[in-house]
Amino acid sequence: MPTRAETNERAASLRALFEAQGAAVVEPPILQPADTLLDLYGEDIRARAYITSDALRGEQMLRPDFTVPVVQMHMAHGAEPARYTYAGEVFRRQEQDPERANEYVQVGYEVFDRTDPAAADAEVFALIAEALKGQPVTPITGDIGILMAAVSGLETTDDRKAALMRHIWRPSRFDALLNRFAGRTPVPETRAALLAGEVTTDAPHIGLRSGAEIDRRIAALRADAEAPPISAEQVARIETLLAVKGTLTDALVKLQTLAQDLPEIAEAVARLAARAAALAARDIPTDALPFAASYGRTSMEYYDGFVFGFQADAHPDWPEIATGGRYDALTRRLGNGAEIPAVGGVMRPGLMLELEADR
Ligand SMILES: N[C@@H](Cc1c[nH]c[nH+]1)C(=O)O
Repeated sequence: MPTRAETNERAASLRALFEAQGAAVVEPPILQPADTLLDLYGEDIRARAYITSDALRGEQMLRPDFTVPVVQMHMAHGAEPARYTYAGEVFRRQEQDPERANEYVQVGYEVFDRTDPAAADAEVFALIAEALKGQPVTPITGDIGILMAAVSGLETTDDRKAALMRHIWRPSRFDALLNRFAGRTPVPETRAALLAGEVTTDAPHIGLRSGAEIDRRIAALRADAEAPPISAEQVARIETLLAVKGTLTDALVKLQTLAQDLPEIAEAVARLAARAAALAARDIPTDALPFAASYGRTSMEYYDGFVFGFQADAHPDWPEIATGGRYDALTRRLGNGAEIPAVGGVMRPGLMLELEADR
């Protein structure tokens, strides 16, 4: 294990690399407001944040990442375009694997630039790939925007689309919902009874939900039961899409073909094509770069476009050495009416040093 000093030293030299690209150094506080910011992260990180409270400031969390505070800071007073870099600890509780660090150093780079999003995606990826050059790691890329476009293009009720959209981040829940909406799995017995009116809700009220909430939920379930199933053809297209995997070059061809039957993904696929060209322009061999349409579904829920990661070849059980992605919608949520396309990524100097010590 590298010492803290060694890790910090590597972090400083990686941050210097990003500074040399014109990024401004930022140092968001370790304590962040939990109540307003925590829901931007998604279920996994929410469950793993260290939360504490303060009589004056209310709920506070130890920062689980830098992206959210950096976006907040940029949207409050950043001039654009802007590039930022940072190095410091993030904190996430580990519930399953005690071997995984609950506190570790990240070095990151974030780009807020509306001129050419594809070029910005490629810039972030290429800089991180360059910083990892020579390390035994393999990249993987994906695109959450294509999935989102496919879901929002489904011919079904808005409630069903919203439910699928929420569960993009929980692949097995997503599959179960899709099967249910397609009428491929039977409605659970208890729900069938509820819908048939066989269960009354005049039992003593002991739960957290109010009576009105329960009634609303039952009405929503009834409306859902009356909606026609999503067609087998549409479900098959989503499944074909999710299974797309291969080199970026090959995956792009498959997705372009699929877009002929699924016009709603055409724009997102065109963005992928532009990104592939921008990556090639930065000397990334796209005919060898892995792409998987389902990659990125278990990471930060603020991603809505390009996603990428680098995995240590000899340690498939380790967390990724570097990860990142595009988060345009997050800037809107924190922007008070403003928004700007944004993308970034982080590296883990501690894991990089461990990898080097391996050899
Ligand atoms: N903040 C993300 C990484 C990232 C930076 N910029 C975009 N994504 C994480 O901690 O996983």
